[in-house]
Amino acid sequence: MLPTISSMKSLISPPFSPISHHFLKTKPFAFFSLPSKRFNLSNPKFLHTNPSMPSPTPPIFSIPSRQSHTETTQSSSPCGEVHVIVGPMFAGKTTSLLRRIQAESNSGRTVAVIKSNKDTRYGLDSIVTHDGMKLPCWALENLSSFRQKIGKDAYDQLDVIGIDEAQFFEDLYDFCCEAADHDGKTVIVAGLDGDYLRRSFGSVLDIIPLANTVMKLTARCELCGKKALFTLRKTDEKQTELIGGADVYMPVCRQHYVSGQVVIETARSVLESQKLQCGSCT
Ligand SMILES: Nc1ncnc2c1ncn2[C@@H]1O[C@H](COP(=O)(O)OP(=O)(O)O)[C@@H](O)[C@H]1O
Ligand SMILES: Cc1cn([C@H]2C[C@H](O)[C@@H](COP(=O)(O)O)O2)c(=O)[nH]c1=O
Ligand SMILES: [Zn+2]
Repeated sequence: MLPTISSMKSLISPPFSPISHHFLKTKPFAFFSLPSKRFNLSNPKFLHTNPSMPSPTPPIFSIPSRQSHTETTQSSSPCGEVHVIVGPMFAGKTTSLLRRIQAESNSGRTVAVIKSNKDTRYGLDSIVTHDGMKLPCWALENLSSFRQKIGKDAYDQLDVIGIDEAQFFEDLYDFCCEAADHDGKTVIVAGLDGDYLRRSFGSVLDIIPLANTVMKLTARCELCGKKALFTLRKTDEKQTELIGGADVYMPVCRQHYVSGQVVIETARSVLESQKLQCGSCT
């Protein structure tokens, strides 16, 4: 049985906070128009798809509309869409994804959001932006488990699937193909195009050929305030995947990426030579 609207409301906790004006500062290189409706998750119709799962986990929801559910489902085109949002950390990718999902939900489409379970920074039941906006989500190890996790019926009802932290999903390409080409879903993907060394990250760039739209967002360089295209890692760790926020990473412009890398490399070699000297002291 579906929960009542009032019980459904309590499943989304806490509600969306309003869009930060910082988001408005981020500028896409390739602009495409966003729906004009503002965030309003105050009255979502929450479809509780798996009663065995503890609330508030099963986040597939739609705002009530005049259409019946069947009509809503039928209105999705037989061929779906893929939209890709990339950029460095702090560029507003998650904010943009949540905004798109909210707009789709406001227009009566049934939506669900997935993030990688590798990112445990804010718990596993929500997607949270760097300035605190949040939305319930499915935290998964891989995308291929999604259909089975929400159940076939719930999957069939879905119109829109949001994916955050897409760089962590190895099966991103296959999932997007299947969901958009065969299942008629609109898939909105947000992720890092590059890692801290500006190498292609995960499979995010691989899905560009599948995309209807691609939007690269910029942040603000922490050192000079210009457009930040890259993410600088402030620590010594070298593994590609390292979960963290402003404690580990900062957004930088091209000039400060290059000089920042030089500073980090110099500091590293100084420390290493000091370690060696220390070892020879004993
Ligand atoms: N250097 C920074 N450190 C912490 N927060 C930042 C920094 N720069 C921007 N922000 C905040 O992060 C928000 C974007 O967050 P989010 O949408 O989670 O970005 P992304 O998903 O691209 O990492 C901005 O609107 C701003 O409030
Ligand atoms: C650059 C870079 C980032 N990561 C991690 C750090 C964060 O946990 C996520 C990115 O989150 P956001 O929503 O884009 O802010 O990715 C990493 O593992 N390796 C990197 O090189
Ligand atoms: Zn700069």
